[in-house]
Amino acid sequence: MLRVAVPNKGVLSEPAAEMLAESGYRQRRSAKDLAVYDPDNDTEFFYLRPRDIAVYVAAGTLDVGITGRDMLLETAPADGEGPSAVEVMPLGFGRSSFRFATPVESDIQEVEQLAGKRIATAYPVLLRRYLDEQGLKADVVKLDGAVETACRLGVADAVCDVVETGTTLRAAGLHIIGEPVLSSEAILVRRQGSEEIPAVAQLRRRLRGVLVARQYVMLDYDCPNELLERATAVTPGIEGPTVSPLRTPGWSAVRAMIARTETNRVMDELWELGARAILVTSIHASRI
Ligand SMILES: Nc1ncnc2c1ncn2[C@@H]1O[C@H](COP(=O)(O)OP(=O)(O)OP(=O)(O)O)[C@@H](O)[C@H]1O
Ligand SMILES: O=P(O)(O)OC[C@H]1O[C@H](OP(=O)(O)OP(=O)(O)O)[C@H](O)[C@@H]1O
Ligand SMILES: [Mg+2]
Repeated sequence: MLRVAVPNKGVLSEPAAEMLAESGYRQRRSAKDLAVYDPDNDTEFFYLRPRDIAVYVAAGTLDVGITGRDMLLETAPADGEGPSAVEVMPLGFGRSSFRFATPVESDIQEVEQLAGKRIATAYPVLLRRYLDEQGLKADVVKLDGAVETACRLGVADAVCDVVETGTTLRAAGLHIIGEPVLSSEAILVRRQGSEEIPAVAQLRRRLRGVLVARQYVMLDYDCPNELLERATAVTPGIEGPTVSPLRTPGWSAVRAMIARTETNRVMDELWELGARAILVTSIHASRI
């Protein structure tokens, strides 16, 4: 049986369950359920705090889990101090970055100026590691959440926190300084050194199938044969585009996958070239 950890709360919870459901796995009906068994796939899902997921997976209690990259790195034991979990694949949601911020009126405008200051964070391990790498000595103030308020309340001179849209920072009168400490997103994790069992390989293929279906669309168009070289260079597809003859002499039909974000640029380019009947359709599922 495969045992999978899924975030039970927070921003990663819903998209993680959605991606698993799209991958054909049964998910819990109520947010209060702690676990659910999917008999069709002989898989049990455990709903846990994202901060704890890598710990369970590292211990080998669960085969794989979904958590944030920042959470994995925060909970990873120091070198040689017990088993750890490793990233298997990024899942394309829950993107955020981990950044320094200071009050807009503060004198601290560069990371170097953080030396000797108090920095509040809910990710003390990540922050300490980064400060050490940069050779910066500063006091780390560990908080549980709502870190942005720490400066106003006088317990810190700066914060290091998760930023997505920046709305929370702005609302707290803070602004970003320096480069991102880390770029994070939801990831699949497994125990370091563990051999991949077939059920995990299948889960990975299914998740990748969902990612591809989300990131790509199917493009069809008709093209005069003399333009085929140039048109297929715009739409090279994965292995290569399908080209089939049309009943009208001198024309071919072309079919290729393209990145969803490129859709309109590619359609414009093909139209300019002389392609016609350009159609875009969604991909519902895939194995690539
Ligand atoms: N806008 C966002 N806000 C918070 N976390 C985000 C955001 N976008 C992505 N994440 C990711 O979600 C994970 C944090 O999850 P969550 O906020 O549920 O945990 P927590 O902050 O420890 O718990 P809680 O917020 O319930 O106290 C991290 O991996 C983080 O990078
Ligand atoms: O850049 P934004 O789009 O504003 O998102 C980032 C905010 O969201 C998270 O808070 P969360 O809701 O998880 O609360 P917490 O700080 O208590 O963890 C994070 O800690 C930031 O505060
Ligand atoms: Mg949070």
